[in-house]
Amino acid sequence: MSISARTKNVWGRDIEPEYEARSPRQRRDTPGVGIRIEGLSKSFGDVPVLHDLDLDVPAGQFLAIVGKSGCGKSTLLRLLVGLDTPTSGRISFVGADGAETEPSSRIVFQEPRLLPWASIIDNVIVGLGEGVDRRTARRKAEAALAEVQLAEKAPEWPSRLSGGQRQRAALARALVSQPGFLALDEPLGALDALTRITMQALIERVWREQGFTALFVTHDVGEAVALADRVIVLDEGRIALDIAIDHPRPRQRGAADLAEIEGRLLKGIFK
Ligand SMILES: Nc1ncnc2c1ncn2[C@@H]1O[C@H](COP(=O)(O)OP(=O)(O)OP(=O)(O)O)[C@@H](O)[C@H]1O
Repeated sequence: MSISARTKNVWGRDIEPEYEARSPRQRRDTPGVGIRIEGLSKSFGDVPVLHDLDLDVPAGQFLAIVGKSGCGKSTLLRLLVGLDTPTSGRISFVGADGAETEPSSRIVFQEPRLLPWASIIDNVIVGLGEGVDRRTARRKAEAALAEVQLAEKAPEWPSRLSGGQRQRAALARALVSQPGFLALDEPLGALDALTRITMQALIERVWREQGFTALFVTHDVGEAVALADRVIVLDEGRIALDIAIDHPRPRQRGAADLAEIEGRLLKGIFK
């Protein structure tokens, strides 16, 4: 773990340098996109929710966002995936060649939101959007289901799956288009503790294999520390803390040094 002095990144902006130096996923073939947030504000009516946020997320980074209920975590994710528009400020995405790119992003919510009248494989095919022929779509969807260890459930209806299996199907639907950026909005919040641990490992594995940039909102600080390269604490729409976590993976839950980071994050949240 370290919080380093700030230096310039590829965009000439201030960031913590080890993010660029150490990420094994920062290679030219990564689909991950860099995310650059400048002066981002969001108000609902005259109620401000996000205040003049600046944030650089390097391609392939796993960033967790924690903070008290109502601090603006979901609002930030919704702006990043284009489900809502900023009141002011700018969001841009940068490809592996350093040029600005159109984002290819997907979001996974706490509630899987599968179509109840479509089979699991057809639910995954929905994630590909228009213009993919049926055979290719099926092949890609089968691969995405295999990736989340759900291949045998391809012909089933969503109602026949457990909560964890439904969430894996939702993850496959998000991954099938090979997004450059995946937003995860408390995706494990409705799962029991054991399923949650299995899903954490699964998310970590697919992120390492696929190389997308991950933004993960969670209420569970331990989960954030176990999974993320970096954790930010949002406090009333501002970044109150920004901590890099460079411990080797997979991480030992309950390890003393991780517990120390958890303690600092909790202090930052409940100061
Ligand atoms: N569409 C909306 N219209 C009006 N207010 C909204 C809207 N969406 C969010 N808000 C308000 O913005 C604030 C931040 O909401 P947001 O959902 O981003 O918080 P959060 O940190 O994700 O909370 P939680 O952890 O409880 O999910 C809250 O006060 C919420 O009531």
